[in-house]
Amino acid sequence: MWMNANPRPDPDETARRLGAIAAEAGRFLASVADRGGGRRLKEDGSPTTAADLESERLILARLREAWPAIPVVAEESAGSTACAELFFLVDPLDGTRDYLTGSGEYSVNIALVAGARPIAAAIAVPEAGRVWTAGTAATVGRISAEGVEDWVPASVRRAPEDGLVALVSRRHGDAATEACLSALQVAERRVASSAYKFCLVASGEADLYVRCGATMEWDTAAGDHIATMAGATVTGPAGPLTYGHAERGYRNGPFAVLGDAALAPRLKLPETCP
Ligand SMILES: Nc1ncnc2c1ncn2[C@@H]1O[C@H](COP(=O)(O)O)[C@@H](OP(=O)(O)O)[C@H]1O
Ligand SMILES: [Mg+2]
Repeated sequence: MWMNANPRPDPDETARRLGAIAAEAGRFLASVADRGGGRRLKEDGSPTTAADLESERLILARLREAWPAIPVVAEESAGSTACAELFFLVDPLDGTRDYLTGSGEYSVNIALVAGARPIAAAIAVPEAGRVWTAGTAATVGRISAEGVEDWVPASVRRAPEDGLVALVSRRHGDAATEACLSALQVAERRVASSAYKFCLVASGEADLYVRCGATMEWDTAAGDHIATMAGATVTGPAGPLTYGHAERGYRNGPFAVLGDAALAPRLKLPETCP
C-alpha cells in the first residue's frame, strides 16, 4: 500500500522549478575546486565524494522548501526514505567518475514519480551548459549565472538513412548490450556518461541508447521522462520502466531509449541484467 496521498503537482510548473534546482546544483558542482575531496568507494564499487553529498543536501533543501510533504529518494541517502505513491527520485551527481576525471559528462537528475511513472523531470549537464526538463513536453535551456535561459523544445529525430548513432557508456559495457546493438545495425557509436545519453537522444543528437548493465532508478527516471516526452520509446523487456521498487533496492533491469519507434521491432532486450 502507498504511504501518502498528496495531490499531484502540475507537471509543467514542477518541471520548470526542477530545472532551476538542477541548474543550481549543477553550478555548484562545476564550481568545486577539490573534486576528489571526501572520495570513497560505495558497495557497488563506484566512487562518491563530498561534492555528491553537498549537491544532494542542496537539492533536498530546495525540494523540501517547495514541496514539504513529498518524500525524496536520493542516491546518497536512499535507505532512509520510504517510497510513496508520489515521490522524488534524485541523483545529485550522476557520473561521479567523469566528474573526477574531467570528461564533463556528469549530470544532476531529478524526477517526480506518481504511481510508479515519472510525470516531471529535469537533468542539468553543467559543463555542456544545458538543462533539459519535461512536464507534458520536453524542453532544453541554457544555464546562465541567473538561472536557465533560451528554452527551446527538445525533440527526437527520425532514424537517418545513412546509419544509426548509438550512445554507449564510457565505462560500463557488456556482451548483452553489444548483442542488441548488432541487431539494430548501428553505424556509429559515441561514448558518453551519465543521463546525458537520454538527453542527446531527446534532442535528436543521437538515435539510441541501450543499457543491459546495472543502473539505479535515480540514473534513469528523469531521462526516461524527458526522452519519452521528446518522442522517444523508452522500454524495458516487458514495456515501460516503473519506479519505486524499494524491494529490489531501486535497481533497474535492461532498457533501451529509441529515438525512432520504427526501431522497436529490431530490439531484443534480455529479461535481466547480467
Ligand atoms: N554495478 C552497478 N550497480 C548499480 N549501478 C551501477 C553499477 N555500475 C554503474 N552503475 C550506475 O551507472 C552510473 C554511471 O553510468 P554511466 O556509465 O552511463 O556513466 C552510476 O552513476 P553514479 O555515478 O551516479 O553512481 C551508477 O549509478
Ligand atoms: Mg550519483
